Amino acid sequence: MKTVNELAKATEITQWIGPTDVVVSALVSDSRKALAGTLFIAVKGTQVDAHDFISQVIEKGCRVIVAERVIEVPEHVTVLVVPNSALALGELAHAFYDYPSRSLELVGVTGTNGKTTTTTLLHDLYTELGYKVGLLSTVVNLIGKEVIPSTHTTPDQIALNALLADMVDQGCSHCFMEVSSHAISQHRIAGLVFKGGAFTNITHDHLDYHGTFKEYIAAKKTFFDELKKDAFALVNADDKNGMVMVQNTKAKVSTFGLKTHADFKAKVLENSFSGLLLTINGIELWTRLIGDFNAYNIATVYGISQLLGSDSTEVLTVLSKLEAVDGRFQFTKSETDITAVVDYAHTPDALENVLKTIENIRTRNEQVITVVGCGGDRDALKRPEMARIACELSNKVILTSDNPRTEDPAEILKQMEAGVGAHQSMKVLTILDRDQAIKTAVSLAQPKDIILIAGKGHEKYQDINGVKHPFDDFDVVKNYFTKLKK
Ligand SMILES: CC(=O)N[C@H]1[C@@H](OP(=O)(O)OP(=O)(O)OC[C@H]2O[C@@H](n3ccc(=O)[nH]c3=O)[C@H](O)[C@@H]2O)O[C@H](CO)[C@@H](O)[C@@H]1O[C@H](C)C(=O)N[C@@H](C)C(=O)N[C@H](CCC(=O)O)C(=O)O
Ligand SMILES: Nc1ncnc2c1ncn2[C@@H]1O[C@H](COP(=O)(O)OP(=O)(O)OP(=O)(O)O)[C@@H](O)[C@H]1O
Ligand SMILES: N[C@H](CCC[C@H](N)C(=O)O)C(=O)O
Ligand SMILES: [Mg+2]
Repeated sequence: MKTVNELAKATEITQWIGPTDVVVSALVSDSRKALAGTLFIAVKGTQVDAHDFISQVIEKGCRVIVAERVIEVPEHVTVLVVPNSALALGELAHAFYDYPSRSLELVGVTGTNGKTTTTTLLHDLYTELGYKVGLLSTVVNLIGKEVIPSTHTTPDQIALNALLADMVDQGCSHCFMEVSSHAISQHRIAGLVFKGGAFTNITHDHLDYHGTFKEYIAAKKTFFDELKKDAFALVNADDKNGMVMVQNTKAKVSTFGLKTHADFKAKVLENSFSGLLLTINGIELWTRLIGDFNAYNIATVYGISQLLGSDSTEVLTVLSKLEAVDGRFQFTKSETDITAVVDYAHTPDALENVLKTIENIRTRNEQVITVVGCGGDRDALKRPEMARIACELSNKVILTSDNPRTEDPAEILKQMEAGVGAHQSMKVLTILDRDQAIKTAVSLAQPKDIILIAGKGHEKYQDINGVKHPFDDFDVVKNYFTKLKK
Protein backbone atom coordinates (compact mmCIF):
# COMPACT_ATOMS: atom_id res chain seq x y z
CA MET A 1 0.00 0.00 0.00
CA LYS A 2 1.22 3.51 -0.85
CA THR A 3 -0.42 6.92 -0.99
CA VAL A 4 -0.58 8.83 -4.24
CA ASN A 5 1.47 11.57 -2.58
CA GLU A 6 4.33 9.16 -1.85
CA LEU A 7 4.27 7.66 -5.34
CA ALA A 8 4.03 10.96 -7.17
CA LYS A 9 7.49 11.98 -5.96
CA ALA A 10 9.02 9.35 -8.24
CA THR A 11 7.92 10.79 -11.57
CA GLU A 12 7.31 14.08 -13.38
CA ILE A 13 3.70 15.19 -13.10
CA THR A 14 2.56 18.09 -15.26
CA GLN A 15 -0.97 18.36 -13.89
CA TRP A 16 -2.67 16.98 -10.80
CA ILE A 17 -6.45 16.86 -10.68
CA GLY A 18 -8.45 15.65 -7.66
CA PRO A 19 -7.66 14.26 -4.18
CA THR A 20 -4.03 13.75 -3.04
CA ASP A 21 -4.32 11.43 -0.03
CA VAL A 22 -5.71 8.35 -1.78
CA VAL A 23 -4.28 4.95 -0.83
CA VAL A 24 -3.27 2.69 -3.71
CA SER A 25 -3.27 -1.11 -3.29
CA ALA A 26 -1.54 -2.00 -6.57
CA LEU A 27 -0.49 -0.56 -9.92
CA VAL A 28 -2.25 -1.83 -13.03
CA SER A 29 -1.63 -1.08 -16.70
CA ASP A 30 -4.08 -3.62 -18.11
CA SER A 31 -7.72 -2.59 -17.67
CA ARG A 32 -8.70 -6.26 -17.51
CA LYS A 33 -6.75 -6.58 -14.26
CA ALA A 34 -8.09 -3.38 -12.66
CA LEU A 35 -9.77 -3.76 -9.24
CA ALA A 36 -11.14 -1.31 -6.69
CA GLY A 37 -8.25 0.49 -5.00
CA THR A 38 -5.75 -0.01 -7.82
CA LEU A 39 -4.02 2.81 -9.69
CA PHE A 40 -4.48 2.58 -13.48
CA ILE A 41 -1.80 3.83 -15.82
CA ALA A 42 -2.99 4.35 -19.39
CA VAL A 43 -0.26 3.47 -21.87
CA LYS A 44 -0.61 3.94 -25.61
CA GLY A 45 0.59 0.67 -27.18
CA THR A 46 1.14 -0.71 -30.66
CA GLN A 47 -2.35 -2.26 -30.75
CA VAL A 48 -4.56 -0.11 -28.54
CA ASP A 49 -4.52 3.12 -26.56
CA ALA A 50 -5.38 2.29 -22.95
CA HIS A 51 -6.75 5.84 -22.48
CA ASP A 52 -9.84 4.32 -24.14
CA PHE A 53 -10.36 2.06 -21.09
CA ILE A 54 -10.31 4.78 -18.42
CA SER A 55 -14.08 4.96 -17.93
CA GLN A 56 -14.20 1.15 -17.63
CA VAL A 57 -11.58 1.06 -14.86
CA ILE A 58 -13.31 3.88 -12.98
CA GLU A 59 -16.47 1.76 -13.06
CA LYS A 60 -14.43 -1.09 -11.60
CA GLY A 61 -13.42 1.15 -8.67
CA CYS A 62 -10.06 2.68 -9.66
CA ARG A 63 -9.69 6.00 -7.88
CA VAL A 64 -6.36 7.11 -9.40
CA ILE A 65 -5.58 7.38 -13.11
CA VAL A 66 -2.23 8.23 -14.66
CA ALA A 67 -2.64 9.50 -18.21
CA GLU A 68 -0.91 11.55 -20.90
CA ARG A 69 -3.76 14.02 -21.28
CA VAL A 70 -6.45 15.65 -19.17
CA ILE A 71 -9.54 13.50 -19.12
CA GLU A 72 -12.98 14.07 -17.72
CA VAL A 73 -13.56 11.99 -14.61
CA PRO A 74 -15.93 12.10 -11.61
CA GLU A 75 -14.83 14.46 -8.81
CA HIS A 76 -13.67 11.74 -6.44
CA VAL A 77 -11.15 10.39 -8.98
CA THR A 78 -7.56 11.64 -9.08
CA VAL A 79 -5.84 12.17 -12.43
CA LEU A 80 -2.08 12.58 -12.71
CA VAL A 81 -1.07 13.89 -16.11
CA VAL A 82 2.43 12.82 -17.15
CA PRO A 83 4.52 13.50 -20.28
CA ASN A 84 5.00 9.78 -21.01
CA SER A 85 2.88 7.07 -19.37
CA ALA A 86 5.24 4.17 -20.11
CA LEU A 87 8.11 6.06 -18.49
CA ALA A 88 5.92 7.05 -15.52
CA LEU A 89 4.86 3.41 -15.21
CA GLY A 90 8.50 2.37 -14.75
CA GLU A 91 9.24 5.09 -12.21
CA LEU A 92 6.00 4.57 -10.28
CA ALA A 93 6.45 0.78 -10.21
CA HIS A 94 9.98 1.25 -8.87
CA ALA A 95 8.63 3.53 -6.11
CA PHE A 96 5.66 1.25 -5.38
CA TYR A 97 8.00 -1.69 -4.76
CA ASP A 98 10.34 0.43 -2.55
CA TYR A 99 13.04 1.08 -5.15
CA PRO A 100 14.35 -2.52 -5.20
CA SER A 101 17.16 -1.91 -7.71
CA ARG A 102 18.85 0.35 -5.14
CA SER A 103 19.31 -2.66 -2.85
CA LEU A 104 20.79 -4.94 -5.51
CA GLU A 105 23.92 -5.04 -7.62
CA LEU A 106 21.83 -4.85 -10.79
CA VAL A 107 23.62 -5.50 -14.08
CA GLY A 108 21.85 -5.30 -17.45
CA VAL A 109 23.06 -6.93 -20.64
CA THR A 110 21.87 -5.72 -24.02
CA GLY A 111 22.74 -6.68 -27.62
CA THR A 112 21.26 -8.72 -30.44
CA ASN A 113 22.78 -12.06 -29.40
CA GLY A 114 24.41 -13.41 -26.25
CA LYS A 115 22.19 -11.82 -23.58
CA THR A 116 20.69 -15.05 -22.24
CA THR A 117 24.05 -16.80 -22.35
CA THR A 118 25.96 -14.09 -20.47
CA THR A 119 23.29 -13.34 -17.86
CA THR A 120 22.79 -17.03 -17.14
CA LEU A 121 26.54 -17.60 -16.82
CA LEU A 122 26.71 -14.63 -14.46
CA HIS A 123 23.88 -16.04 -12.37
CA ASP A 124 25.59 -19.42 -12.17
CA LEU A 125 29.02 -17.87 -11.52
CA TYR A 126 27.87 -15.69 -8.62
CA THR A 127 25.82 -18.55 -7.17
CA GLU A 128 28.97 -20.70 -7.18
CA LEU A 129 30.85 -17.82 -5.56
CA GLY A 130 28.41 -18.06 -2.66
CA TYR A 131 25.87 -15.32 -3.34
CA LYS A 132 22.11 -15.52 -3.68
CA VAL A 133 21.45 -14.23 -7.17
CA GLY A 134 18.50 -13.17 -9.31
CA LEU A 135 18.22 -13.75 -13.06
CA LEU A 136 15.77 -12.24 -15.54
CA SER A 137 16.12 -13.93 -18.91
CA THR A 138 14.31 -15.18 -22.00
CA VAL A 139 14.50 -18.77 -20.79
CA VAL A 140 13.68 -18.41 -17.12
CA ASN A 141 13.57 -15.98 -14.21
CA LEU A 142 15.36 -17.16 -11.09
CA ILE A 143 15.43 -15.96 -7.49
CA GLY A 144 18.30 -18.02 -6.19
CA LYS A 145 17.16 -21.48 -7.28
CA GLU A 146 13.44 -20.67 -7.33
CA VAL A 147 12.09 -20.80 -10.87
CA ILE A 148 9.60 -18.21 -12.09
CA PRO A 149 8.49 -18.80 -15.70
CA SER A 150 9.57 -16.12 -18.14
CA THR A 151 7.10 -14.57 -20.60
CA HIS A 152 9.39 -11.91 -22.07
CA THR A 153 13.13 -11.37 -22.37
CA THR A 154 12.61 -8.28 -20.17
CA PRO A 155 9.36 -8.24 -18.16
CA ASP A 156 7.01 -5.22 -18.19
CA GLN A 157 7.51 -2.44 -15.64
CA ILE A 158 5.19 -3.87 -12.97
CA ALA A 159 6.28 -7.53 -13.24
CA LEU A 160 9.94 -6.46 -13.39
CA ASN A 161 9.83 -4.37 -10.22
CA ALA A 162 7.76 -7.01 -8.40
CA LEU A 163 10.43 -9.59 -9.28
CA LEU A 164 13.26 -7.31 -8.15
CA ALA A 165 11.41 -6.66 -4.88
CA ASP A 166 11.05 -10.42 -4.32
CA MET A 167 14.77 -10.79 -4.94
CA VAL A 168 15.52 -8.15 -2.29
CA ASP A 169 13.06 -9.73 0.18
CA GLN A 170 14.62 -13.13 -0.33
CA GLY A 171 18.13 -11.89 0.29
CA CYS A 172 19.60 -11.67 -3.20
CA SER A 173 22.69 -9.49 -3.47
CA HIS A 174 22.89 -9.40 -7.27
CA CYS A 175 20.54 -9.50 -10.22
CA PHE A 176 21.65 -10.09 -13.78
CA MET A 177 19.05 -9.18 -16.36
CA GLU A 178 18.60 -9.15 -20.11
CA VAL A 179 17.65 -5.76 -21.47
CA SER A 180 15.92 -6.13 -24.84
CA SER A 181 15.63 -3.28 -27.30
CA HIS A 182 11.82 -3.51 -27.04
CA ALA A 183 12.16 -3.04 -23.29
CA ILE A 184 14.34 0.05 -23.72
CA SER A 185 11.96 1.63 -26.24
CA GLN A 186 8.93 0.83 -24.10
CA HIS A 187 10.59 2.20 -20.91
CA ARG A 188 10.28 -1.15 -19.13
CA ILE A 189 13.56 -0.35 -17.30
CA ALA A 190 12.69 3.28 -16.47
CA GLY A 191 13.66 4.29 -12.95
CA LEU A 192 16.00 1.34 -12.30
CA VAL A 193 19.45 1.99 -10.90
CA PHE A 194 22.02 -0.17 -12.65
CA LYS A 195 25.41 -0.97 -11.18
CA GLY A 196 26.50 -1.57 -14.76
CA GLY A 197 25.52 -2.41 -18.29
CA ALA A 198 27.11 -4.52 -21.00
CA PHE A 199 26.74 -4.52 -24.77
CA THR A 200 27.31 -7.83 -26.57
CA ASN A 201 26.84 -6.92 -30.27
CA ILE A 202 24.32 -5.49 -32.70
CA THR A 203 23.35 -7.18 -35.95
CA HIS A 204 20.22 -7.54 -38.04
CA ASP A 205 17.03 -8.19 -36.02
CA HIS A 206 13.77 -6.52 -35.01
CA LEU A 207 13.64 -4.08 -37.94
CA ASP A 208 9.89 -4.70 -38.04
CA TYR A 209 9.69 -2.94 -34.68
CA HIS A 210 12.46 -0.33 -34.83
CA GLY A 211 12.06 0.54 -38.53
CA THR A 212 15.73 1.01 -39.42
CA PHE A 213 19.06 -0.34 -38.18
CA LYS A 214 19.94 3.22 -37.11
CA GLU A 215 16.86 3.36 -34.89
CA TYR A 216 17.66 -0.09 -33.48
CA ILE A 217 21.16 1.15 -32.55
CA ALA A 218 19.68 4.32 -31.07
CA ALA A 219 17.32 2.30 -28.87
CA LYS A 220 20.13 0.19 -27.44
CA LYS A 221 22.31 3.27 -26.95
CA THR A 222 19.67 4.89 -24.71
CA PHE A 223 20.39 2.24 -22.09
CA PHE A 224 24.01 3.45 -21.84
CA ASP A 225 23.03 7.14 -22.10
CA GLU A 226 21.01 6.71 -18.93
CA LEU A 227 23.55 4.87 -16.78
CA LYS A 228 24.71 6.83 -13.75
CA LYS A 229 28.24 8.25 -13.28
CA ASP A 230 29.26 5.58 -10.76
CA ALA A 231 28.07 2.71 -12.99
CA PHE A 232 30.19 0.75 -15.44
CA ALA A 233 29.58 0.32 -19.17
CA LEU A 234 31.28 -2.66 -20.76
CA VAL A 235 31.20 -2.86 -24.55
CA ASN A 236 32.39 -5.15 -27.31
CA ALA A 237 35.44 -3.48 -28.89
CA ASP A 238 35.19 -5.71 -31.98
CA ASP A 239 31.65 -4.60 -32.81
CA LYS A 240 31.69 -1.52 -34.99
CA ASN A 241 28.91 0.01 -32.92
CA GLY A 242 30.51 -0.84 -29.58
CA MET A 243 31.95 2.64 -28.99
CA VAL A 244 28.82 4.27 -30.46
CA MET A 245 26.85 2.76 -27.56
CA VAL A 246 28.92 4.67 -25.00
CA GLN A 247 29.42 7.97 -26.87
CA ASN A 248 27.20 9.84 -24.45
CA THR A 249 27.36 7.71 -21.35
CA LYS A 250 28.36 9.11 -17.97
CA ALA A 251 29.36 5.63 -16.82
CA LYS A 252 32.94 4.35 -16.65
CA VAL A 253 33.67 2.66 -19.99
CA SER A 254 35.60 -0.62 -20.40
CA THR A 255 35.92 -2.94 -23.38
CA PHE A 256 36.17 -6.64 -24.15
CA GLY A 257 37.05 -8.35 -27.40
CA LEU A 258 39.00 -10.92 -29.36
CA LYS A 259 40.41 -8.96 -32.27
CA THR A 260 41.27 -5.40 -31.24
CA HIS A 261 42.85 -3.97 -28.10
CA ALA A 262 40.47 -4.41 -25.16
CA ASP A 263 40.54 -4.23 -21.34
CA PHE A 264 39.32 -7.84 -21.19
CA LYS A 265 40.89 -9.59 -24.14
CA ALA A 266 40.19 -13.20 -25.02
CA LYS A 267 42.07 -15.37 -27.48
CA VAL A 268 40.80 -18.75 -28.68
CA LEU A 269 43.46 -21.46 -28.62
CA GLU A 270 41.32 -24.53 -29.36
CA ASN A 271 37.72 -25.08 -30.35
CA SER A 272 36.12 -28.53 -30.33
CA PHE A 273 32.92 -30.43 -29.48
CA SER A 274 34.20 -30.74 -25.92
CA GLY A 275 34.66 -27.01 -25.40
CA LEU A 276 36.89 -24.01 -25.86
CA LEU A 277 40.44 -23.42 -24.70
CA LEU A 278 41.15 -19.73 -24.49
CA THR A 279 43.15 -17.10 -22.73
CA ILE A 280 41.70 -14.07 -21.02
CA ASN A 281 44.19 -11.29 -20.42
CA GLY A 282 46.88 -13.93 -20.88
CA ILE A 283 45.47 -16.43 -18.38
CA GLU A 284 44.52 -19.82 -19.82
CA LEU A 285 40.97 -21.03 -19.30
CA TRP A 286 39.06 -24.12 -20.32
CA THR A 287 35.30 -23.86 -20.81
CA ARG A 288 32.61 -26.34 -21.78
CA LEU A 289 30.97 -23.76 -24.02
CA ILE A 290 31.47 -24.24 -27.73
CA GLY A 291 32.17 -21.75 -30.51
CA ASP A 292 34.17 -18.53 -30.90
CA PHE A 293 31.07 -16.49 -30.13
CA ASN A 294 31.12 -18.00 -26.68
CA ALA A 295 34.64 -16.62 -26.20
CA TYR A 296 32.97 -13.21 -26.45
CA ASN A 297 30.38 -14.29 -23.90
CA ILE A 298 33.05 -15.55 -21.51
CA ALA A 299 35.01 -12.30 -21.94
CA THR A 300 31.83 -10.33 -21.15
CA VAL A 301 31.17 -12.37 -18.02
CA TYR A 302 34.79 -12.13 -16.88
CA GLY A 303 34.82 -8.37 -17.54
CA ILE A 304 31.63 -7.82 -15.54
CA SER A 305 32.97 -9.90 -12.66
CA GLN A 306 36.10 -7.75 -12.54
CA LEU A 307 34.10 -4.53 -12.71
CA LEU A 308 32.06 -5.87 -9.78
CA GLY A 309 35.33 -6.36 -7.90
CA SER A 310 35.44 -10.18 -7.76
CA ASP A 311 38.66 -12.12 -7.40
CA SER A 312 40.06 -13.00 -10.83
CA THR A 313 41.42 -16.46 -9.95
CA GLU A 314 38.24 -17.53 -8.19
CA VAL A 315 36.14 -16.36 -11.14
CA LEU A 316 38.26 -18.20 -13.72
CA THR A 317 38.14 -21.40 -11.68
CA VAL A 318 34.35 -21.32 -11.54
CA LEU A 319 33.97 -20.27 -15.18
CA SER A 320 35.72 -23.44 -16.31
CA LYS A 321 33.06 -25.56 -14.58
CA LEU A 322 29.93 -23.84 -15.90
CA GLU A 323 27.56 -25.63 -18.25
CA ALA A 324 26.12 -24.19 -21.46
CA VAL A 325 22.63 -22.71 -21.37
CA ASP A 326 19.66 -24.83 -22.47
CA GLY A 327 19.14 -24.75 -26.23
CA ARG A 328 22.43 -22.98 -26.96
CA PHE A 329 24.65 -25.35 -28.95
CA GLN A 330 23.07 -28.27 -27.11
CA PHE A 331 24.06 -31.48 -28.85
CA THR A 332 23.37 -35.21 -28.81
CA LYS A 333 24.70 -38.18 -30.78
CA SER A 334 22.82 -41.12 -32.26
CA GLU A 335 24.11 -44.65 -31.79
CA THR A 336 24.94 -44.51 -35.49
CA ASP A 337 27.25 -41.53 -34.81
CA ILE A 338 25.16 -38.71 -36.22
CA THR A 339 25.42 -35.49 -34.20
CA ALA A 340 22.45 -33.16 -33.76
CA VAL A 341 22.98 -29.61 -32.51
CA VAL A 342 20.00 -27.61 -31.25
CA ASP A 343 20.67 -23.87 -31.19
CA TYR A 344 18.56 -20.77 -30.62
CA ALA A 345 20.13 -18.98 -33.62
CA HIS A 346 17.21 -16.90 -34.85
CA THR A 347 19.13 -14.06 -36.48
CA PRO A 348 21.36 -14.10 -39.57
CA ASP A 349 24.47 -13.37 -37.49
CA ALA A 350 23.77 -16.11 -34.93
CA LEU A 351 23.08 -18.64 -37.70
CA GLU A 352 26.31 -17.73 -39.46
CA ASN A 353 28.27 -18.00 -36.20
CA VAL A 354 26.86 -21.39 -35.33
CA LEU A 355 27.43 -22.79 -38.81
CA LYS A 356 30.99 -21.39 -38.88
CA THR A 357 31.60 -22.99 -35.48
CA ILE A 358 30.43 -26.33 -36.85
CA GLU A 359 32.68 -25.81 -39.88
CA ASN A 360 35.65 -25.15 -37.56
CA ILE A 361 35.14 -28.02 -35.19
CA ARG A 362 34.12 -30.81 -37.51
CA THR A 363 37.03 -33.16 -37.83
CA ARG A 364 36.52 -34.80 -41.20
CA ASN A 365 34.47 -33.99 -44.23
CA GLU A 366 31.13 -34.70 -42.65
CA GLN A 367 27.96 -33.30 -44.22
CA VAL A 368 26.16 -30.50 -42.44
CA ILE A 369 22.36 -30.62 -42.69
CA THR A 370 20.58 -27.51 -41.44
CA VAL A 371 16.93 -27.40 -40.42
CA VAL A 372 15.79 -23.80 -40.04
CA GLY A 373 12.70 -21.59 -40.07
CA CYS A 374 11.81 -18.01 -39.17
CA GLY A 375 9.24 -16.74 -36.68
CA GLY A 376 6.02 -15.05 -37.75
CA ASP A 377 5.05 -11.52 -36.60
CA ARG A 378 8.74 -10.72 -36.45
CA ASP A 379 11.24 -9.01 -38.76
CA ALA A 380 10.54 -10.40 -42.27
CA LEU A 381 13.76 -9.01 -43.74
CA LYS A 382 15.84 -11.61 -41.95
CA ARG A 383 13.99 -14.50 -43.66
CA PRO A 384 15.79 -14.57 -47.06
CA GLU A 385 19.08 -13.72 -45.31
CA MET A 386 18.85 -16.70 -42.96
CA ALA A 387 18.00 -19.06 -45.82
CA ARG A 388 20.94 -17.71 -47.85
CA ILE A 389 23.37 -18.20 -44.94
CA ALA A 390 22.06 -21.71 -44.26
CA CYS A 391 22.66 -22.64 -47.93
CA GLU A 392 26.12 -21.12 -48.10
CA LEU A 393 27.34 -22.93 -45.01
CA SER A 394 25.55 -26.31 -45.22
CA ASN A 395 25.52 -29.29 -47.57
CA LYS A 396 21.77 -29.71 -47.29
CA VAL A 397 19.09 -27.33 -45.99
CA ILE A 398 15.57 -28.10 -44.86
CA LEU A 399 13.47 -24.97 -44.58
CA THR A 400 10.65 -25.42 -42.12
CA SER A 401 8.27 -23.61 -39.83
CA ASP A 402 9.38 -21.86 -36.59
CA ASN A 403 6.67 -20.07 -34.56
CA PRO A 404 4.34 -18.83 -37.31
CA ARG A 405 2.24 -16.97 -34.71
CA THR A 406 -0.52 -15.22 -36.69
CA GLU A 407 1.20 -15.50 -40.09
CA ASP A 408 0.74 -18.14 -42.79
CA PRO A 409 3.78 -20.44 -42.40
CA ALA A 410 3.79 -21.26 -46.13
CA GLU A 411 4.14 -17.54 -46.89
CA ILE A 412 7.09 -17.23 -44.44
CA LEU A 413 8.74 -20.17 -46.22
CA LYS A 414 8.27 -18.49 -49.62
CA GLN A 415 10.04 -15.43 -48.26
CA MET A 416 12.89 -17.62 -47.01
CA GLU A 417 13.12 -19.41 -50.38
CA ALA A 418 13.60 -16.02 -52.06
CA GLY A 419 17.03 -15.89 -50.43
CA VAL A 420 18.18 -19.13 -52.05
CA GLY A 421 20.22 -18.51 -55.21
CA ALA A 422 19.45 -20.67 -58.25
CA HIS A 423 22.80 -22.47 -57.92
CA GLN A 424 21.94 -23.43 -54.33
CA SER A 425 18.35 -24.55 -54.87
CA MET A 426 19.38 -28.19 -55.40
CA LYS A 427 20.41 -28.30 -51.74
CA VAL A 428 17.08 -27.15 -50.41
CA LEU A 429 13.97 -29.00 -49.32
CA THR A 430 10.97 -27.18 -47.91
CA ILE A 431 9.00 -29.19 -45.35
CA LEU A 432 6.49 -27.07 -43.47
CA ASP A 433 5.88 -29.52 -40.61
CA ARG A 434 8.83 -29.08 -38.22
CA ASP A 435 8.59 -32.61 -36.85
CA GLN A 436 8.72 -34.05 -40.40
CA ALA A 437 11.57 -31.70 -41.30
CA ILE A 438 13.65 -33.05 -38.39
CA LYS A 439 12.67 -36.62 -39.24
CA THR A 440 13.81 -36.07 -42.84
CA ALA A 441 17.13 -34.57 -41.69
CA VAL A 442 17.73 -37.66 -39.55
CA SER A 443 16.90 -39.99 -42.42
CA LEU A 444 19.19 -38.12 -44.84
CA ALA A 445 22.14 -38.08 -42.42
CA GLN A 446 24.98 -40.58 -42.69
CA PRO A 447 27.19 -41.63 -39.78
CA LYS A 448 29.45 -38.71 -38.72
CA ASP A 449 27.15 -36.08 -40.28
CA ILE A 450 26.04 -33.09 -38.25
CA ILE A 451 22.45 -31.86 -38.15
CA LEU A 452 21.87 -28.29 -37.00
CA ILE A 453 18.33 -27.51 -35.83
CA ALA A 454 18.24 -23.75 -35.54
CA GLY A 455 15.84 -21.10 -34.26
CA LYS A 456 13.95 -22.48 -31.31
CA GLY A 457 16.63 -23.67 -28.88
CA HIS A 458 15.09 -24.10 -25.42
CA GLU A 459 11.51 -23.36 -26.53
CA LYS A 460 9.08 -26.07 -25.49
CA TYR A 461 6.27 -25.11 -27.84
CA GLN A 462 5.38 -24.01 -31.34
CA ASP A 463 3.13 -20.94 -31.42
CA ILE A 464 0.57 -21.40 -34.18
CA ASN A 465 -2.13 -18.75 -34.26
CA GLY A 466 -1.75 -17.93 -30.59
CA VAL A 467 -1.97 -21.59 -29.51
CA LYS A 468 1.20 -23.00 -27.99
CA HIS A 469 1.54 -26.61 -29.17
CA PRO A 470 4.07 -28.64 -27.16
CA PHE A 471 7.24 -29.02 -29.25
CA ASP A 472 10.85 -29.50 -28.25
CA ASP A 473 13.52 -29.72 -30.99
CA PHE A 474 15.88 -31.67 -28.73
CA ASP A 475 13.30 -34.29 -27.73
CA VAL A 476 12.09 -34.67 -31.31
CA VAL A 477 15.55 -35.32 -32.72
CA LYS A 478 16.48 -37.65 -29.85
CA ASN A 479 13.30 -39.61 -30.49
CA TYR A 480 14.12 -40.05 -34.19
CA PHE A 481 17.67 -41.03 -33.25
CA THR A 482 16.37 -43.89 -31.09
CA LYS A 483 14.47 -45.23 -34.11
CA LEU A 484 17.64 -45.55 -36.21
CA LYS A 485 19.02 -49.05 -36.58
CA LYS A 486 22.65 -49.52 -35.76
C1 LIG B 1 5.52 -5.40 -29.71
C2 LIG B 1 5.64 -5.42 -28.22
O1 LIG B 1 6.73 -5.43 -27.71
N1 LIG B 1 4.51 -5.41 -27.52
C3 LIG B 1 4.53 -5.33 -26.07
C4 LIG B 1 3.67 -4.13 -25.68
O2 LIG B 1 2.42 -4.37 -26.18
P1 LIG B 1 1.64 -3.32 -27.02
O3 LIG B 1 2.38 -2.02 -27.11
O4 LIG B 1 1.23 -3.96 -28.31
O5 LIG B 1 0.36 -3.15 -26.12
P2 LIG B 1 -1.16 -3.01 -26.56
O6 LIG B 1 -1.78 -4.34 -26.72
O7 LIG B 1 -1.27 -2.01 -27.69
O8 LIG B 1 -1.77 -2.36 -25.23
C5 LIG B 1 -1.41 -1.05 -24.79
C6 LIG B 1 -1.75 -0.96 -23.34
O9 LIG B 1 -3.16 -1.19 -23.20
C7 LIG B 1 -3.39 -2.11 -22.19
N2 LIG B 1 -4.64 -2.82 -22.48
C8 LIG B 1 -4.77 -3.61 -23.57
C9 LIG B 1 -5.97 -4.26 -23.81
C10 LIG B 1 -7.05 -4.10 -22.91
O10 LIG B 1 -8.14 -4.66 -23.05
N3 LIG B 1 -6.86 -3.29 -21.85
C11 LIG B 1 -5.69 -2.64 -21.60
O11 LIG B 1 -5.59 -1.91 -20.62
C12 LIG B 1 -2.18 -3.01 -22.18
O12 LIG B 1 -1.99 -3.66 -20.92
C13 LIG B 1 -1.05 -2.02 -22.48
O13 LIG B 1 -0.60 -1.42 -21.29
O14 LIG B 1 3.59 -4.03 -24.28
C14 LIG B 1 3.07 -5.22 -23.62
C15 LIG B 1 3.06 -4.92 -22.12
O15 LIG B 1 4.34 -4.59 -21.67
C16 LIG B 1 3.94 -6.42 -23.95
O16 LIG B 1 3.43 -7.59 -23.35
C17 LIG B 1 3.98 -6.60 -25.45
O17 LIG B 1 4.83 -7.68 -25.74
C18 LIG B 1 4.37 -8.57 -26.78
C19 LIG B 1 3.45 -9.64 -26.19
C20 LIG B 1 5.57 -9.21 -27.44
O18 LIG B 1 5.47 -10.25 -28.08
N4 LIG B 1 6.72 -8.60 -27.34
C21 LIG B 1 7.97 -9.12 -27.89
C22 LIG B 1 8.21 -8.64 -29.34
C23 LIG B 1 9.08 -8.58 -27.00
O19 LIG B 1 8.87 -7.69 -26.19
N5 LIG B 1 10.23 -9.18 -27.14
C24 LIG B 1 11.39 -8.76 -26.39
C25 LIG B 1 12.59 -9.60 -26.79
C26 LIG B 1 13.00 -9.37 -28.19
C27 LIG B 1 14.41 -9.93 -28.38
O20 LIG B 1 15.39 -9.20 -28.15
O21 LIG B 1 14.54 -11.09 -28.79
C28 LIG B 1 11.19 -9.03 -24.88
O22 LIG B 1 11.74 -8.28 -24.07
O23 LIG B 1 10.54 -10.04 -24.58
N1 LIG C 1 28.12 -13.37 -28.31
C1 LIG C 1 27.44 -13.85 -29.33
N2 LIG C 1 27.63 -13.36 -30.58
C2 LIG C 1 26.94 -13.82 -31.63
N3 LIG C 1 26.05 -14.84 -31.56
C3 LIG C 1 25.82 -15.37 -30.35
C4 LIG C 1 26.50 -14.92 -29.18
N4 LIG C 1 26.08 -15.64 -28.13
C5 LIG C 1 25.15 -16.48 -28.60
N5 LIG C 1 25.00 -16.35 -29.93
C6 LIG C 1 24.07 -17.04 -30.84
O1 LIG C 1 22.80 -16.44 -30.63
C7 LIG C 1 21.85 -17.39 -30.15
C8 LIG C 1 21.05 -16.77 -29.04
O2 LIG C 1 21.90 -16.60 -27.91
P1 LIG C 1 21.31 -16.00 -26.57
O3 LIG C 1 20.07 -16.69 -26.27
O4 LIG C 1 22.38 -15.96 -25.57
O5 LIG C 1 21.00 -14.53 -27.11
P2 LIG C 1 19.93 -13.46 -26.65
O6 LIG C 1 20.59 -12.13 -26.90
O7 LIG C 1 19.49 -13.73 -25.29
O8 LIG C 1 18.71 -13.66 -27.65
P3 LIG C 1 17.18 -13.08 -27.46
O9 LIG C 1 17.21 -11.74 -28.16
O10 LIG C 1 16.31 -14.01 -28.16
O11 LIG C 1 16.90 -12.95 -26.02
C9 LIG C 1 22.67 -18.59 -29.67
O12 LIG C 1 21.93 -19.76 -29.79
C10 LIG C 1 23.86 -18.54 -30.60
O13 LIG C 1 23.52 -19.10 -31.83
N1 LIG D 1 12.98 -13.20 -28.38
C1 LIG D 1 12.88 -13.47 -29.80
C2 LIG D 1 12.77 -14.93 -29.95
C3 LIG D 1 12.67 -15.45 -31.37
C4 LIG D 1 12.66 -16.94 -31.40
C5 LIG D 1 12.19 -17.56 -32.64
N2 LIG D 1 11.95 -18.93 -32.37
C6 LIG D 1 10.93 -16.89 -33.16
O1 LIG D 1 9.87 -17.30 -32.75
O2 LIG D 1 11.03 -15.96 -33.98
C7 LIG D 1 11.68 -12.73 -30.37
O3 LIG D 1 10.66 -12.66 -29.68
O4 LIG D 1 11.79 -12.21 -31.44
MG1 LIG E 1 17.61 -13.84 -24.52
